[in-house]
Amino acid sequence: MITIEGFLSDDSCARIKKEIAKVPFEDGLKTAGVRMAANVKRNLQMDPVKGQHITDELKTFILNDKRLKETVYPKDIGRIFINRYDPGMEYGIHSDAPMMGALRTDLSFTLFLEDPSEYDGGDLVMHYSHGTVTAKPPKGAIVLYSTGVMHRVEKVTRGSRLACVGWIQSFIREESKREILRELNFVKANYITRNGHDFLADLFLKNVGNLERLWSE
Ligand SMILES: O=C(O)CCC(=O)C(=O)O
Ligand SMILES: [Fe+2]
Repeated sequence: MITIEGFLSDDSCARIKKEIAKVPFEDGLKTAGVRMAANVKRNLQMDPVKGQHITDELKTFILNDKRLKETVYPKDIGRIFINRYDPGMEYGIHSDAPMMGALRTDLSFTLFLEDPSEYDGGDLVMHYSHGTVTAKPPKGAIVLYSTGVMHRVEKVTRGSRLACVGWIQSFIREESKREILRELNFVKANYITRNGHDFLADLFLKNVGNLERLWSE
């Protein structure tokens, strides 16, 4: 799981929430498909047609963000929704669809739009083979995880949990390769901050670039 706090600024969150407030919500079951999710999905989703300008703006922002480019290499977004859990709503354990239209889903994300002090429950819980990992970050944070991982959203007991969720096809299909590139990019950025863009930095860049060429699809 990757968390990027401050992915959206407080001002952007506030502006987007104002826009969302003008759009009606409908039963989330409408998009649950044929998987297990249909039995366990109890939430609301923004009307995708009336709110398309909002999800289009978020999609463009997410696909062009430099921090995401160097961590998960997004190629395209298969689907993007705004969802809301009011008291009593939850999303039981499930896995997400592997394909959305012509796109493969490599990563799922939740972009949290509500501050955790405004609601109780609503934790996003990922069930890895080594145990569970829970996320309830500040508003503006984005949490990304491999789409193959089983996950759930705990029942909200106070307030409303508002978020943008979506699915990314990455240029790099495998998480093990994305992790290598992510950490090499981290080392590169720190090296250049300390030493400037010298010959070693450029040799490093060349090799990261060659790995990207070998692995991207
Ligand atoms: O609301 C969330 O954070 C996750 C929603 C989810 O798992 C889904 O829509 O498939
Ligand atoms: Fe899901």
